[in-house]
Amino acid sequence: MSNTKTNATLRSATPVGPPQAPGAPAPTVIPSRPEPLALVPTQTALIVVDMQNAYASLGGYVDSAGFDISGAQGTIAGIVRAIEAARAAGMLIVFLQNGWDAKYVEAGGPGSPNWHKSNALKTMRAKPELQGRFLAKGGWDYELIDAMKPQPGDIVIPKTRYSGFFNSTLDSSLRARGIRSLVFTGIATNVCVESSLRDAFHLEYFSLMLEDATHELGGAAIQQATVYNVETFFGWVSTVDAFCQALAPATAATPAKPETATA
Ligand SMILES: NC(=O)N/C=C\C(=O)O
Repeated sequence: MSNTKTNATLRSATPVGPPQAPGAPAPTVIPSRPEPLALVPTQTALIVVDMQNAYASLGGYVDSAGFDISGAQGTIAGIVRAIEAARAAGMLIVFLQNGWDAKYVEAGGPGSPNWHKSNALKTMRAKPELQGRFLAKGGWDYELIDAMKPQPGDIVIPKTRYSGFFNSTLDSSLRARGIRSLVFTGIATNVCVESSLRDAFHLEYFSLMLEDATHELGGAAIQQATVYNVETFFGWVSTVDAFCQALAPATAATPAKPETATA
C-alpha cells in the first residue's frame, strides 16, 4: 500500500473508467486507488503475466539466477482466485508466456540489449551446463505452472520481450473483442507486469493491478515502487479480495460465456 502525501491528496471516491455507449451493460465498480474503477466485465480482460515454471517454481530460471521467489505461492493462490472470479463474471482470461525458440534466435544476439540484460541468458552463459534450460519453447521452464492451465475460451499469447504488447498479437486480440480495461496479475511486478501495463496506458486501456496477485524480482521496496508508479501515473491498484467481492454480484447475474478457444 502506498501512503505518500501526493497520493493521499489526489485520491477520490468518484469512479472513473472507459466511456460507455448508451444502452451498454452497467459497469462493476472495483474499489481501488487512487479512485474506484468502473469496469464492464465483458469488456475487460484479466492478464496473467508469465506464470511459468521459470518465474514461479523452484528450480526455474529466476530461482536458479538467485532471485527470491519464496512469496510466489501466495501470489499463485491470489491469481487463481482472481481468475475464477473474472471467468465467472464473463471476463476474457489472457495468459502471457515469455520465452524464445529452442535455439534462442528470438532472444537476439549481442546486437540486442536483451542478450545483455536477460538474466536467463546471462546465467546460461555463466554456467554452460545450463545452456538450453531456461525459457526455451518446448521445455519445462517455459511451460505455464500446473495451477494455471488455460481453459477453452482463454487466450495464450507468446512474447519475446518484457512487454506483452511488443511484437505480439496482444493488442489486436484485445481490440477484436472490444476489450477496454485490463486487470494485471503475475510475475514480475516490476518487469513484465509494469512494462505491459505502461504500454497498455499508451494504447488507451484502463489498467488495474491487483497488488497481492503480483510478485516482484528485487525485494519489497521494488514492489512498492511499481505500486506507486501504477497508482500515480499509469493506472489503478486494488487487491484480490476487493476485486472478487466487487465481481460477486456480477457473477450471480452474468453466467460465464467462453469464447471460441484460440489457445
Ligand atoms: N516476467 C518477467 O517479469 N520477467 C522478468 C525478467 C526476465 O524475464 O528476465
